[in-house]
Amino acid sequence: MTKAELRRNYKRKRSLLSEAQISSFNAGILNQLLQFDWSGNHYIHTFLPIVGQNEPDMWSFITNIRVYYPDIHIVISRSELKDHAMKHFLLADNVLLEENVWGIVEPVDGETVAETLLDVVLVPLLIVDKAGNRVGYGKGFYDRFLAKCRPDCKKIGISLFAPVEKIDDVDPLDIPLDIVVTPNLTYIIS
Ligand SMILES: Nc1nc2c(c(=O)[nH]1)N(C=O)[C@@H](CNc1ccc(C(=O)N[C@@H](CCC(=O)O)C(=O)O)cc1)CN2
Ligand SMILES: Nc1ncnc2c1ncn2[C@@H]1O[C@H](COP(=O)(O)OP(=O)(O)OP(=O)(O)O)[C@@H](O)[C@H]1O
Repeated sequence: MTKAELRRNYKRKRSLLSEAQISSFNAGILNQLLQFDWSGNHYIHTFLPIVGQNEPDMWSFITNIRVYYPDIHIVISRSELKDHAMKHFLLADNVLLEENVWGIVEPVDGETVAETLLDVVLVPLLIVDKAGNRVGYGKGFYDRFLAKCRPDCKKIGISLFAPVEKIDDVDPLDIPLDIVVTPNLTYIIS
């Protein structure tokens, strides 16, 4: 299937989930993420969820990392609407957060972090295929962002749904994920 078809289908699937399904998917994803040994990582980037779009809630993961790996820096972003770029900030205790036009909670300001410092990026998506190619909202924010990360930075997609067989129209600019975490299974792509 094409990205456009998958985007339409999976937006719909996601919008039809019940509160109970969303809670259970979130618990499954957290459980999968807590199986990883995160020690040795210094900077982990995460997205903050668009709750209205039923995106996976990363807050409990953030809380767990803060408790069990207090030396790891959590990094979050602001999105630039004009050029579809992202700017990254430390999620410090004193950082001011505000909701943007898409309902994404973003840092207002703070200590910036270069993409090359990131050891892990947790990537939001609508659906992914078995080769780790992703479909997002179609604006290319994450493709631009991941292109600036180090080649050894682990790109971990967080998906509510199991990967589809194949996305037919993968773009040369698309950056494949290394790992995909779903509520029941973790897929190691490379
Ligand atoms: N949590 C989260 N943060 C993220 C992303 C994401 O997918 N999830 N992005 C990933 O790239 C970037 C933001 N990308 C976005 C691109 C478009 C829309 C958007 O057009 N929203 C419309 C309607 C959505 C729809 O088409 O149904 C809106 O809210 O009006 C939202 C986010 C960066 N940060
Ligand atoms: N590194 C890049 N530099 C400039 N443009 C890019 C880059 N990567 C992707 N794009 C452009 O961004 C657009 C959207 O790409 P795509 O359909 O893959 O988005 P997506 O991955 O679904 O969305 P998102 O990353 O926002 O979640 C495409 O037109 C693509 O050419």
